[in-house]
Amino acid sequence: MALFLINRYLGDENDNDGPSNESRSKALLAKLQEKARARQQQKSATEEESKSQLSGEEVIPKKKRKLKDQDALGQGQKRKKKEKLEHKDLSAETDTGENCLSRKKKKRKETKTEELEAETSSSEEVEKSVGTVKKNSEQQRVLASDKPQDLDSEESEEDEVEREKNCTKGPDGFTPVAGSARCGPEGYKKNLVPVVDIPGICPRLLKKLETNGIKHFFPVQAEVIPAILESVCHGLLVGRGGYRPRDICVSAPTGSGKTLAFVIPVIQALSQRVVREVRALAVLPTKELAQQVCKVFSSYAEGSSLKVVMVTGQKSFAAEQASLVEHSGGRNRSLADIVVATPGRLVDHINKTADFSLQHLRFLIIDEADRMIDSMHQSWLSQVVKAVYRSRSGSNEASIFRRTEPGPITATSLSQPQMPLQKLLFSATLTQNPEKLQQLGLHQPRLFSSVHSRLPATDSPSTPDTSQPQERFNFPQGLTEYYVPCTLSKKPLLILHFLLRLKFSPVLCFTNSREAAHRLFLLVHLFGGVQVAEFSSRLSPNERKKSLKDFEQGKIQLLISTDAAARGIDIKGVKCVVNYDAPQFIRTYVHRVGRTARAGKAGLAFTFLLGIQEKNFLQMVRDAGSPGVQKQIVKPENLKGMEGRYQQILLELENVIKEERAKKRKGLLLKDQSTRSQRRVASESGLVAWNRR
Ligand SMILES: Nc1ncnc2c1ncn2[C@@H]1O[C@H](COP(=O)(O)OP(=O)(O)OP(=O)(O)O)[C@@H](O)[C@H]1O
Repeated sequence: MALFLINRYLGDENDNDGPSNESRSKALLAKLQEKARARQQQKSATEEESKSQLSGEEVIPKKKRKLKDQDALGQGQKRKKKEKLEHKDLSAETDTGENCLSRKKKKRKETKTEELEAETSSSEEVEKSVGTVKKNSEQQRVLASDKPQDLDSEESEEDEVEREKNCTKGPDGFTPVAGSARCGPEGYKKNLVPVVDIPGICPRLLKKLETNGIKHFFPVQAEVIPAILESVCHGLLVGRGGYRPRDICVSAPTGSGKTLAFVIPVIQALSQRVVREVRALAVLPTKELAQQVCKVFSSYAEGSSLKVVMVTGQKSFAAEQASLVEHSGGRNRSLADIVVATPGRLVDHINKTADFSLQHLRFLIIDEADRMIDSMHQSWLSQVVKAVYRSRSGSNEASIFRRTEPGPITATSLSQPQMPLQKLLFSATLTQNPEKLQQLGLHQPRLFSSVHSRLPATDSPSTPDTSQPQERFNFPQGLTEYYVPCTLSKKPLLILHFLLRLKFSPVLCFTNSREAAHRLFLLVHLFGGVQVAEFSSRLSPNERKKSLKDFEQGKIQLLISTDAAARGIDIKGVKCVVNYDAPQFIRTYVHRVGRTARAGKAGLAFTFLLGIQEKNFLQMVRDAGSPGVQKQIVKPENLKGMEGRYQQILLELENVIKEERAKKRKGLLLKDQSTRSQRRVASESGLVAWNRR
């Protein structure tokens, strides 16, 4: 209120003996105008002065000049500015969507300014970076020496310079992951960090890593493991300096080793715990992924007292309950230190398993985070957070490590140390959309990323909405992408040609629906000569598990799948991915092709494209930052030899499908009859019971 009492506008005037109101306001206006003029003059004088100081540096754009001026400011002012920035960072947590949007707009403006700056920067610098990129692209050429014609040659160098810039220069708060530009397996090896060079890992874990054949950490692991370990350097109960640790978001390519990047530091941090409580919770979108992560956790927890429990609905609810808590000696005890779960089953346990407690949760790991954000409508996260801050019955509220839901930072909120909850987010296609990220309630998130959003070229005619920044992702370094122009009727012959003639194996093939996957499976099976299996929600979890296992063990040459196997699944030795149906979304493409070229290995990805799909697909992939999808033509004469048998198989296929449908109808009919008769029996027995009464 004091601000409103400043008498500046009234000046010397006195209410009693001054001029009338009208003349006073005129005088006031004149005075203000005079002041404004004076300020303007002063400002232009300062600018002139700084121009003369920076003689010979005329090319420095306005923003840089401003920065230089600021450099000349005193230390005290700088400190004030830093404090302001930190404050801004802290308040980010409570930002509204609107604030996020306005910041987003501001960021876009800044990006534009940066681009302008880059244009005017010295040619020497540009030459240097072109040199580096040339080296990288040469390595890539070695990898794909048998490539057919390169459709993307026009955009190559400039785009690669741009990509390189994106890889090495992250926006504020982003830590670039080294060695992210695609440069083939050789380039990948250069960025490995010896395991022993990362401090804070106990001898047991080091031994385990060695046993598992891991001598070096991948770049993402070398960056993220120390960051997580640093946040627990004062133990699990308080963050560094008593402050809540920053949440961590990691966006790194498929197959770059994100799983170990959280498994190792979490196991290391929890190995110091005394009492067993659930202190780490990993949430994954599917049962298969949860199983995979649980396996890695269990492998590294082996030999310690840590217990890993999986709750995905694979076992009965009662069996899962029994693995989570036990009742002994008049009290309930947690049987798990680390829980790996799918969101639906987790919420069921939060609500229905008495004494399943998340009140000691220290790490919440959200893998495939962008997909998990999309499933946020199930409100699983808010239920987890509620369970974390739920007050314990009979708990001592005065306990020094009490837990209260974090709110705005005030002197009072900082007076008591808080047992922190730290969120760790991982994805190959992590969204940088602030509105989406806001749903996760992140605390001063620290982002580890090799690429970041970039505005699409405004003059690009095929970009429909220029207001939305095009998200760019990093592709595995050993991946070579191709597209194969084809017609609808030739697609099945193409996949057979890949396996029977070109001898590609093992091949993971994606369709856009489970019906398409099943039909193609039947067709290849009837054609013969290829060991084939399918993977989709048509199959039971156990059947799916068997398909994956057989494929991994080399019993299956071709696995035909829906997008159920597109994300996160780590199948060793997949040499080739085929997009039998072109994916509709770029994220789907990134994850599908990411099933090959994992862990620095080389791999091939082919996308079958109908004429009508070509333009949009290539544009979509190029906009997302792919180094280029090359055209691979399969000549019609190469397919001729298989056509006769194929036509015959098509007839057989129709019959098989008809039979399957008839069986299904019969099965449904029988099921329906048995339910009806069960109901009849129930109602009759009810009637008898009623009559007896
Ligand atoms: N340091 C390492 N040295 C050798 N192999 C490793 C290392 N780290 C991870 N791997 C292997 O690399 C493969 C890919 O790892 P992981 O599944 O964690 O990748 P990811 O980044 O999570 O991929 P996606 O985004 O597809 O889920 C796994 O088979 C894993 O065993």
